[in-house]
Amino acid sequence: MNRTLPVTKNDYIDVVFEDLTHDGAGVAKIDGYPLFIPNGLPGEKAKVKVIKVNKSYGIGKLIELYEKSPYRVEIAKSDAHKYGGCQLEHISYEGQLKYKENQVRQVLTRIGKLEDVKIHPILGMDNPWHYRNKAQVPVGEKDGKLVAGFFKPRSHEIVDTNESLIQLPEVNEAVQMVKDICSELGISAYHEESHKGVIRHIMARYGKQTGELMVVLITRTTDISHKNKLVEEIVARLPKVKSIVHNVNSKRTNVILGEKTNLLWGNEVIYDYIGNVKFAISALSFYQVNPVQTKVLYDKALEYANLSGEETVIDAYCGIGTISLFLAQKARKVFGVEVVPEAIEDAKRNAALNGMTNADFAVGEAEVVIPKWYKEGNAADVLVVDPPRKGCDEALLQTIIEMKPKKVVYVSCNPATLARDLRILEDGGYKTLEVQPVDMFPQTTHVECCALLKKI
Ligand SMILES: C[S@@+](CC[C@H](N)C(=O)[O-])C[C@H]1O[C@@H](n2cnc3c(N)ncnc32)[C@H](O)[C@@H]1O
Repeated sequence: MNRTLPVTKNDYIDVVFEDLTHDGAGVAKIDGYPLFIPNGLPGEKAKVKVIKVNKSYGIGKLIELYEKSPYRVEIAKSDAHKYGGCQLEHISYEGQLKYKENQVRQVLTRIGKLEDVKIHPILGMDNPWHYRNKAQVPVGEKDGKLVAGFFKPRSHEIVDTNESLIQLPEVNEAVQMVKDICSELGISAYHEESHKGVIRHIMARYGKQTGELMVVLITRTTDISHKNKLVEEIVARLPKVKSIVHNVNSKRTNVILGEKTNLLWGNEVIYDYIGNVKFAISALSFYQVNPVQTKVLYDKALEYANLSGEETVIDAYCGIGTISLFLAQKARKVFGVEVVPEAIEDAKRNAALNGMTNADFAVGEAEVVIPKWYKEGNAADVLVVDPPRKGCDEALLQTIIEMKPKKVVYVSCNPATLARDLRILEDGGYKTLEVQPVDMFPQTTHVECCALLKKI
């Protein structure tokens, strides 16, 4: 059906913002037709210009604010602010928490059709700045020097960023220092269009509790000129560095890490603690980026699991065994499953490191390994899942429904897939008792949740 749209490109109109999109843009509706306008906040009145019109939604630009939201805060107008991945930086932290909690409520009702679930107030941070323990920063060239920072939206231009507001200072410093050293040694930046040049990304990861730093250099070429000098300078100028790793990504791709990884200097891993559990973390393994809130999240998962010491627990998508080892402190036996082999090596090492003999780990896809275990007659009393943003595979959810663990603890970094999967589990005989949102990613639109389901 050809519907006449209520707006036309280049129109100037007055709007009232009703909501925020998942990217943090303001939403205004013109006769039911949604317009998405970056930088608009719910409740604000503004003049906007329509810059793009699609069948089901339009995009606009904020021209003038008539009435400001009480949650709006002023931010510096530097490029670092504009492109630094802090989509909610113009909203006070109180406003951000309100927005995220509301988003979880809306999505669980709209997608999950979960009407009577107890959703707790979101757990935020005392200091919502400089919390990230890891950065992966693209490297480019400007005026004959290397730059490392953020891509300008819809462009290949990299904006040099001396300070990210959400990274720990040690991580910021490491990235900029390594960039400067590469620049001084004349190591060239990778150029996407010509597929020439050497250094593609600099990654830095920091163990907040141990003060140990890992630097990963991601290059197109197997060789790096002045390799020895480069390592020597990094060690001399970054005294906290314990591991320097080289990853080669020779493909034309926007995937950051390549297939080949080798150690250039120091240990293969750095260490960190969450609570009193010690973890070895290697370059390719997933490790939560907000160490303060990770403890809050894992404590909640442990509380929801409510273990007595008699239970068999499965931890699906276990990474380096972080949640598994938290649970192993209170369970009879924990089995972790994870698809990245290096992460499982770390998980095994971590169990030994903490003297825990009741945790076993397997490499493989959760949706393949767990159904196999179940067919072999192995079931869990409590099953924990912590999948990536796309949520759990349907085959895993079906196995959970057949296996009937008494409790499922679902840790999620994407409320939309959480809601979808909770609906499947509810239809399969589970009841979602409570959901705890946790702000793992202040200043960004992301929100983490921990949900408790019980077999009915
Ligand atoms: C959100 S992380 C959680 C890791 C861990 N629970 C933690 O808190 O550190 C998701 C993990 O799932 C792994 N993964 C992705 N797809 C998988 C699959 N199909 N089966 C098993 N693991 C998978 C990723 O490698 C990653 O380590």
